[in-house]
Amino acid sequence: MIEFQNVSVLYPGTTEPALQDVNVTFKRGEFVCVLGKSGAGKSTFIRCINGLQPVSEGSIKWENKSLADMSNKENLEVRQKTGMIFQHFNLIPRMSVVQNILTGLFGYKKSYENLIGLFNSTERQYALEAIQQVELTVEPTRRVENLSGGQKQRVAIARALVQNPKVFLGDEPVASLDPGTAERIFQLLKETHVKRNLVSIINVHDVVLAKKFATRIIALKNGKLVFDGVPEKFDDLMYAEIYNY
Ligand SMILES: Nc1ncnc2c1ncn2[C@@H]1O[C@H](COP(=O)(O)OP(=O)(O)OP(=O)(O)O)[C@@H](O)[C@H]1O
Repeated sequence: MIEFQNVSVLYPGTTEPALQDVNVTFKRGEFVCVLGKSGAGKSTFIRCINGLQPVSEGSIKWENKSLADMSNKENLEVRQKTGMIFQHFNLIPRMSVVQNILTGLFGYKKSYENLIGLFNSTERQYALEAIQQVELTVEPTRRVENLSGGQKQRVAIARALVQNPKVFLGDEPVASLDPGTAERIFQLLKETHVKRNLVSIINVHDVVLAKKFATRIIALKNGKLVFDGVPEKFDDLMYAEIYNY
């Protein structure tokens, strides 16, 4: 469904590519964890998938069509199909839980409707259903700035769910959570992934979490793809190779 062909990314003003000649394909149903040291290229990799980061060489294809050959409308559709979850949640602190979740529908609406916060009752119903799906027990009208990290990440996942995504992309979604909360959020991501038969591609520092939940692990080192396989194959030697211990 998503294919990287000889993808390289060189940021302006740098001499070392952040991604180097990456070739990889992802299919529906795969729950992929991306491992690598800080600076290995994980965020760049994730951001390339839906075109947030343009590639310098090579191409990324969705259903056999290159992002570079798509019209603006098709590129927008790719973004709509991609639910993104970030380390720092990227919520609007002074807005309520339900208002934050409704922003997940922005890609589907006319810009003036977004500007004045115009959502119909069906859309509000979607948001309330998403709150239930992520098992968030706080009042929907509560401001998100007062929530715990785990609750904020549940709001962010609910926001991704109202997009009706086909793909989940996570950029260190549990890095600022305590270990127990991190595991519960991963569990929620995996359950949602299975229920909706998504492609999920998630950066994570915690190898134990990756091995517990991933159906496939890939690892980057200095922008190169150096491992691609089932979690059982990611052994101590590979760990040492990736993290240089
Ligand atoms: N906007 C940018 N301009 C220049 N260089 C960048 C930019 N963004 C990232 N880089 C560089 O590209 C390389 C890969 O960075 P990236 O953020 O993708 O790695 P990462 O594995 O996600 O790291 P971390 O775990 O610390 O977030 C690093 O050397 C980084 O300094």
